[in-house]
Amino acid sequence: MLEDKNRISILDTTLRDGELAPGVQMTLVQKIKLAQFLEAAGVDIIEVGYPGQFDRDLEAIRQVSWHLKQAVVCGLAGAKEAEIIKVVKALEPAKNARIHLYTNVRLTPKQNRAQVLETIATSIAIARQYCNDIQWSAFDATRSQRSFLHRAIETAIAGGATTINIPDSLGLATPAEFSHLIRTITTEVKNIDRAVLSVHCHDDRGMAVENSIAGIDVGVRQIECSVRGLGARKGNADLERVAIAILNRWGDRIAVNPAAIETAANFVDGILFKTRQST
Ligand SMILES: CC(C)C(=O)C(=O)O
Repeated sequence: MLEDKNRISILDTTLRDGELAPGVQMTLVQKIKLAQFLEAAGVDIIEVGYPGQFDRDLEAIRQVSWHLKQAVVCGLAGAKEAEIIKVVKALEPAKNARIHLYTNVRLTPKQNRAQVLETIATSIAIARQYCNDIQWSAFDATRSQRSFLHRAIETAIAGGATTINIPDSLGLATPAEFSHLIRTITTEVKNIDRAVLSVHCHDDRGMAVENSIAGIDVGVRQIECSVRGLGARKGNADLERVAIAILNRWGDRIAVNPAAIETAANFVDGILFKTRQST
């Protein structure tokens, strides 16, 4: 997707991971409006939901897809064919679509490594029949065994994943640990130059923004974040803080406009205020 190898894409997940924050539930109309604000702010990819887990997300992805003109609309699925097909159907009206798949790479001693690699390859092959823009996430990467993580990433890229996302799913890493993890991926995974490297950092220890930015020096070219840092447990990296940090340090390497992000953030503040008043 990226022409310029140095450009940093922003994926906003307020409408997917953000909705996992306690007490956050937007109406369909609010979701469409927020997606339009994010598109106007220059956000590259807008992740809208996980229809395999939440039925209502299918319609949210579909409606947002109808209303966006330029941003890539993204839907999450696990490895099961039924989940992938739900995302495919939801994304039908999208001008630019991405299927986001994930696999847990922190294996238990009983799990068969070859079988997990096979699952990764099969799920990507299914998704590739419908879409060329495939993101694969190595769920719980920071707690995985490194040699297996590297093989899983290599398998995903060989199968056709165009973006590889490395999450700190429980928000446990420090910036030094996280940047070491990313650097090792860039040196150990043979085909890594065929994919865009992305990060998705949770904020359980208050490090999500720092960890995301630390990745850029070692090859990260997509950062996942959310408005006001909304997300599961303590949330994700805050979109506005990430954008400002990148703009201050790397100038024009991102397309987002912080003033326009502020408009989106104020819109979300209004929704949160009303929700908290009524509960
Ligand atoms: C699916 C992935 C990106 C995720 O949400 C996480 O690891 O927290």
